[in-house]
Amino acid sequence: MEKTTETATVNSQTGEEERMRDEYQKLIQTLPKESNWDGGYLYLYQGCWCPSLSFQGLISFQRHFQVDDTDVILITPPKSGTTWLKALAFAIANRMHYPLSQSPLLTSNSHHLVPFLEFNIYHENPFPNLENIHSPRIFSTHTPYALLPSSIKDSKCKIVYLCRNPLDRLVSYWHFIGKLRPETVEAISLDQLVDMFCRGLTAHGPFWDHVMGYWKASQEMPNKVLYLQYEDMKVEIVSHVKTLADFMGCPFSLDEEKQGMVEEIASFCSFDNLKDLEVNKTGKFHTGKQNNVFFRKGEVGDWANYLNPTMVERMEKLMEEKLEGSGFTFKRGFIYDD
Ligand SMILES: Nc1ncnc2c1ncn2[C@@H]1O[C@H](COP(=O)(O)OS(=O)(=O)O)[C@@H](OP(=O)(O)O)[C@H]1O
Repeated sequence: MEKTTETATVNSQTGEEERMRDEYQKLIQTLPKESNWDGGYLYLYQGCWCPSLSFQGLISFQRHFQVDDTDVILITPPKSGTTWLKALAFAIANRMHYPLSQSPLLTSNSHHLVPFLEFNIYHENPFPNLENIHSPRIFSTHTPYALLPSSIKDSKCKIVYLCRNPLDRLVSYWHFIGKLRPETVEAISLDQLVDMFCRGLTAHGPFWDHVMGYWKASQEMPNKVLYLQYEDMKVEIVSHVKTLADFMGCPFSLDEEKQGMVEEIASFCSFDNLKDLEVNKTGKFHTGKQNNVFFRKGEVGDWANYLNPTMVERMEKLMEEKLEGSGFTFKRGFIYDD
């Protein structure tokens, strides 16, 4: 690009960025809001409770993201196994470029390698250049189906959705926010968090709209939306790695299967292996967040150690109502599962 053209483009983008920032500020003031655990707010935007941190990024993502038919978008409610799914998808898609012994996952957390569209990419720059990433490009988001840009819904790109039972997810979230809470903000009790959950007040929630939106999409378009559950992956990861690779358009060859590549990727991305990598023990995200906040226990059923029967009953009853007739059920761990 010639220097004058380049300068003109930069100036027009800066002008556009300023105009958009003004627009966000005006828009955000018109939205219903509730206090969030970090001292910020959740804003009710298009039926979704958006954290202040990702609001501007979400709108830029909705407006500007240009999808490719070969893209793979990993979508989760927070604390559902996103870190795991990102590692698996990255290892699967990049196995031709790096053997596992030289995998970038050894030196970078999977959130760094597969960034969030709203929290990272479009938060940092409303006009990111995503053209030079090799195919399949892998992105992630916590955005509910209803809010996805129509370009994603209408394209041939693939969506991999991963959810987790709401009880374990809530306990995981509670520990996570306990570690990240600014000192100036009062800690949220589990009781308060359960109450917020039942009022629909979870980031990118209501939670039931999130899981149901993608559940319906996966029922209507099984070739476009792969719907996974954390608990199933914990029980049997090898077949999930194969399913994921097939779905992403990078199936394992017979030779790779014979060489044990599927098992190797599954075990490389296991909780125990990733958690103990130096980068995940002591490394930090560029925002200063410690990578170790993404690894705690990685178990199914840990909720039973934290939630009392009243909390469980309240959440279960609500979820039953919300999921009724959908054909979808959660797996809650050994205690109540059949
Ligand atoms: N490799 C692997 N295998 C299984 N489980 C894993 C793995 N990596 C992270 N975890 C557990 O996932 C929980 C964190 O969820 P997310 O990665 O979705 O968090 S985030 O939304 O990206 O912040 C959190 O769950 P809890 O241990 O129950 O808190 C992590 O420990």
